[in-house]
Amino acid sequence: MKYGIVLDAGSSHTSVYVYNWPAEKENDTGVVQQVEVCKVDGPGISSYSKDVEKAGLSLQDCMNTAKQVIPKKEHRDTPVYLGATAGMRLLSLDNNKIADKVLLSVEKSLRLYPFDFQGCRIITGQEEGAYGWISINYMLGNFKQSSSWMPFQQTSTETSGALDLGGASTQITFEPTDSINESPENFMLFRLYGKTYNVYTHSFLCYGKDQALRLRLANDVKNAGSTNLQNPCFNPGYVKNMSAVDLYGSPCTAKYKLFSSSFILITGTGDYHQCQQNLQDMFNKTECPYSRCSFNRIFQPELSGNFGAFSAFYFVMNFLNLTSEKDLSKVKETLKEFCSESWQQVKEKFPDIKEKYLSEYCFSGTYILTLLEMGYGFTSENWGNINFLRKIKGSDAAWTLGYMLNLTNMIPAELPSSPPLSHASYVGLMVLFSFLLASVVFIGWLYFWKPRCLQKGII
Ligand SMILES: Nc1ncnc2c1ncn2[C@@H]1O[C@H](COP(=O)(O)OP(=O)(O)O)[C@@H](O)[C@H]1O
Repeated sequence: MKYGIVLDAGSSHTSVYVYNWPAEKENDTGVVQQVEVCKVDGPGISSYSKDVEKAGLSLQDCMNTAKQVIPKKEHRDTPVYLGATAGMRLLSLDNNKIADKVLLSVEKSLRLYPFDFQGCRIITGQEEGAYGWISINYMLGNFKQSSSWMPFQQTSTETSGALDLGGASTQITFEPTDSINESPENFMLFRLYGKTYNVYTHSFLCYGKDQALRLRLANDVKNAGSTNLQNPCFNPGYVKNMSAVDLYGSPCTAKYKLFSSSFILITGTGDYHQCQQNLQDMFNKTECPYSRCSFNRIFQPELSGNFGAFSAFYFVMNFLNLTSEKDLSKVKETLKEFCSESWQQVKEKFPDIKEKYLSEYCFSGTYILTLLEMGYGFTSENWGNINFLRKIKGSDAAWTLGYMLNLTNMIPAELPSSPPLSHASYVGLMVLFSFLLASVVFIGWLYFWKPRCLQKGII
């Protein structure tokens, strides 16, 4: 077995994934399995901007878990990759030098382990989308194709689109049916297992669910001209004091800072319809420099095929018991009901769920619906094409697997030139032909040689 480690340094926390695969089948599709995922206790590495050394130290426990999971003799040959996503993208926009220091501290810590350290970097939103798409299609077995030497079985499976919702950004990636390519920066060309894929992808920075909430609240404060907000996206009776540092301390919201007040008081009113109306403002549909757009002047081809929706799309829809609901109007009804429940009731019903998550499910659910419907253009007709999923065949749906497959060159561009027959069939056919040849020789001998002998005997 071979092993690989990928650290997903997200905006809210870091996850350490350990994968393994049989060495002799490295280039086959679907052979890589996730054997472990460890969530680092504490916030994402971007939160350590004031105490950079701690960013590296925070990974210790999960890296020790990886050390235990991977057999000692494999440690030296196990590559370790760290990819940081939107939390670090935002930090580097804010202060590039500090972002570099955080990455350096993480690198220093990772080099202390007996693995083959391969680098820490901030991946682009486009890469995050594309690797998520590769991951889920690899796990679903959609890259499997019949070999080119069998001309009658050239069936290629359709791929599934990928929808990823993190804390700071969100990605949409799919293979469009039409070939309109008005915005080359939104397309990536892949040649995988002998087939070319032209994939559309876009990452919306600040539209992950945590930054989207801040963006909305910062706008609300600006529009209301007050730091005392009545908010329909929180359950009635919910009251929260949010620090201005928390609200405006990101490049997504910094420009909205108007007041010197150090706190914003939020009081929930729990009204799904008002919440959705309020959130719709975040998706500018009025201007589009292309023939089609999703929102905020971003090109998007017509949606096509099925989509796997993971990360926070799954966490939130799973909490609301909506992962298998294919009827969009029922999804809305459930959300309406949940949002109107009093905060006291919600807390009593779900005493074991983190208060931060619980208090935000009304907002997050409504945001997800608005993003998918208003933003990307899903309707009641194709809502059923979205599959909210956490894992596929035992591995978490995340960009990490695709990242590792790419960096280890484990997805060949061309189909491996496999012999037309398996070894067993080849041996079988050789035996059969040898037997036939021997039979022909024997019959020939009987026919031509033996009768002449017999004739001689008669004379
Ligand atoms: N059980 C959960 N319920 C609701 N939200 C969650 C849950 N687990 C994680 N989240 C949130 O979902 C978002 C995406 O999580 P993740 O993919 O781990 O994020 P990131 O990569 O942005 O750190 C984050 O905002 C995180 O706080």
